[in-house]
Amino acid sequence: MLRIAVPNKGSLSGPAAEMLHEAGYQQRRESKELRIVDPSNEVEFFYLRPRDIAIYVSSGRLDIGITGRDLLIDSGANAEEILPLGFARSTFRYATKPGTANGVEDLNGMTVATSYEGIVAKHLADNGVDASVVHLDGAVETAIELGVAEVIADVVETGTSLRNAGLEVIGEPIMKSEAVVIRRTGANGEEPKVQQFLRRLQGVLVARTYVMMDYDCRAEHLEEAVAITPGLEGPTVSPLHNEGWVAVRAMVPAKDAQRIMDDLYAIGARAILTTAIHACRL
Ligand SMILES: Nc1ncnc2c1ncn2[C@@H]1O[C@H](COP(=O)(O)OP(=O)(O)OP(=O)(O)O)[C@@H](O)[C@H]1O
Ligand SMILES: O=P(O)(O)OC[C@H]1O[C@H](OP(=O)(O)OP(=O)(O)O)[C@H](O)[C@@H]1O
Ligand SMILES: [Mg+2]
Repeated sequence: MLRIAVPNKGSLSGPAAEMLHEAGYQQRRESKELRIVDPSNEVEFFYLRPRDIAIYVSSGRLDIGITGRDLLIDSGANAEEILPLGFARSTFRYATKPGTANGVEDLNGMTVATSYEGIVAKHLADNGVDASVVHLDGAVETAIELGVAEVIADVVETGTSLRNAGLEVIGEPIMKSEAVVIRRTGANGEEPKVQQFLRRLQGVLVARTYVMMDYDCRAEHLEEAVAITPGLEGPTVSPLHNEGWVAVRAMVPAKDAQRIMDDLYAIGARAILTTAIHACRL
């Protein structure tokens, strides 16, 4: 039975459960459940605090976990990222009151408040900056107003929390994060159950980012059309009853679908249709 750690709370938990559900796994029915078995898929899910997931996975007691890249790195645990999942995207940045500093190089002698001490201490040290770090559990933006620190380092998504606190980011992002699948560093990556789990999640990612496109075009325009819709391994081309015409079918990135339809129309393709992909195994 594959043992998988899933976030039980916070920004990661809803989208992680949704992705697992789309991948065909049973998920818990209510938020107090801390562990469920999905016997038909031979998987056991453990609902844990996102911050603790890398620690459980590095211990080897759980095979795989879903957490944030920033949380993985901050933990310093002996675990590695094996698949980015494209949700819970954020940047991790320093912020101050305007006029305090312009970048990490100006932070000598200052105090930085953060919930991610591991990332911040390393970043300061890598930049040769001598600053103190104070750990806070959350709502870090308020630390400056209340005099606990001159600088904060925190997750920034829309920037609304910073704006509301009258703060502005300084310097380059310390890191970019998103939800990731992790395993113990050096664990056997060929394990068939692990591979099957990853293939299912990759299938969800593809189904979310691609659509299927079908169209008819004149045979003499086929090469141009194939250049516009190369598909993954090459499009499927079938003869039409109408001589001189072919039907083409290829997967295309969903975000480009309208532009691709315009381009196909411009070379004479007609009856251009897109349909959603519900599930996929590449
Ligand atoms: N707007 C956001 N706020 C917080 N974390 C975010 C946001 N967007 C993405 N994330 C990611 O979610 C993870 C943090 O999850 P975690 O559950 O620890 O904090 P949280 O979502 O702020 O919940 P909590 O209310 O418990 O603090 C990190 O990987 C972080 O990068
Ligand atoms: O850039 P934004 O879109 O505003 O998002 C970032 C904010 O969201 C998170 O806070 P959360 O609401 O989870 O509270 P917390 O600080 O207590 O973790 C994070 O810690 C930032 O404060
Ligand atoms: Mg938070």
